[in-house]
Amino acid sequence: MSSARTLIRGGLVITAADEIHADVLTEDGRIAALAAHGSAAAESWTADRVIDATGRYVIPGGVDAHTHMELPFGGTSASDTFETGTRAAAWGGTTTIVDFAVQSVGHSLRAGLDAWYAKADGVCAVDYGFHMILSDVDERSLKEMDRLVEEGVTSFKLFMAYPGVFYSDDGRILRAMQRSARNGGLIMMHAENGIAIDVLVEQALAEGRTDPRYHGEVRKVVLEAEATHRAIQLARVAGAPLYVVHVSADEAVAEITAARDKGLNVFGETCPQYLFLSTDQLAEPDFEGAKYVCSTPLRPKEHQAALWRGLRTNDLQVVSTDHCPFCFTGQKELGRGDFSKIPNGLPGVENRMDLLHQAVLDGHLTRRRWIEIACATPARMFGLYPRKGTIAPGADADIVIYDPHAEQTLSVTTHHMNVDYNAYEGRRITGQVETVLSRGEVVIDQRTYTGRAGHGRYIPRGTCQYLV
Ligand SMILES: NC(=O)NCCC(=O)O
Ligand SMILES: [Zn+2]
Ligand SMILES: [Zn+2]
Repeated sequence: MSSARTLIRGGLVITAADEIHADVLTEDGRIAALAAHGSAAAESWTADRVIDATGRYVIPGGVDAHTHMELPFGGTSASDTFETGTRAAAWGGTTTIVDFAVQSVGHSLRAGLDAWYAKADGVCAVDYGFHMILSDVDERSLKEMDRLVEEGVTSFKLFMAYPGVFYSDDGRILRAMQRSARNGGLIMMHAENGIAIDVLVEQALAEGRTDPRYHGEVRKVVLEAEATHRAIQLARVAGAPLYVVHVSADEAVAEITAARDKGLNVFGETCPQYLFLSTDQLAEPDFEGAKYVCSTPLRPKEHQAALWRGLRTNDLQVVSTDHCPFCFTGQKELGRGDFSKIPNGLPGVENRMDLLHQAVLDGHLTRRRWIEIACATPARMFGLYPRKGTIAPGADADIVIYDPHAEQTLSVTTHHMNVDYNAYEGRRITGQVETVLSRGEVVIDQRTYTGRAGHGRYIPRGTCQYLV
């Protein structure tokens, strides 16, 4: 059980707003107080447990607003369960995930959501919430959206890609946006022109272009940018806010920037894979490129500058992982000889906080911006703030003691995700999660897992707190 009172002493507390040399007192799962090192208040505190954070950062637990534990996709399922995936999240300093429940075509939102509640119930290591994937927008599901918002499932993902699976046409998208404009829900958009992409897939395969790298070639930048533009215009017509997921291309960032310059409530998320990986990986020989098949796809390296710039200028607000792992053996291999059968998705829930810390050292981000895009803004965007995403009195005691000087090498041999490769294999990172508290309970103790399946609680969410 958690110590009723824990004192974290001597660290540098970093939030999106501040960097302060302060001790942090937690009590019964919440943050009770902060006070300057050596101050009379801090010296007066007694605690059941004292953690020495001297020379360490004390940061809010990460909020990963885009994961797919156990997602059924392409005839198989993402290899991390809620149990293994949330444990890996804890190892990587993420203490809240927002995963995607899926509506199956012909079925209700209720049935999909209940199935996802059941998968996660009693097995998660850290806290979790749900978005809802809308695969079948009709009168019934539109009405159900209202009830879900009241219930704490306040965001809905729609797909302009994957015809025949998750795809919604423009009419359905507009209806869902109109509904969300009324009920306070936030539409999350997978913006790629899936109808055009399917034509290019068919042509590529007919011409014998079957290797993983063609996955990237057919999913063209212009088809991401066009869909992003179209989604923004539909959201304008509906008067609804829009959150574009997994933005990968410079031209898509430009569309979001133009919309924001008009003062629209349009937001963008990118993911570590687009910031750190590129078509170089997708082109790896001997089918190794399959490890890097995801949608939107990895882009040529030149796109990364626009993504980093977007994160700095707040044209992109969030970095989530889109964690959707498939093992190379037996899963990615389903697409040997036909790239369109490679299950889409990359692992990353464990690596996000570290990769972004490396980005701080590499000069892409400030420390506070690191915490903003990985903790505070995702919490605000998805109605979890200030309970999650910050270190302040009253917030959940989700706290990471981060050693900014530790050296590590990302690898499948040391990671905790249930997948047989690491997308960042061999990458050297300075900085490492040392200790993690989830609602006051130490779940990683100086790099030993001390958490348990079932500690993580379902968190009903409020509506978006990021609107202008
Ligand atoms: N991104 C991806 O390749 N797989 C997960 C499903 C999605 O987010 O579109
Ligand atoms: Zn998507
Ligand atoms: Zn996704």
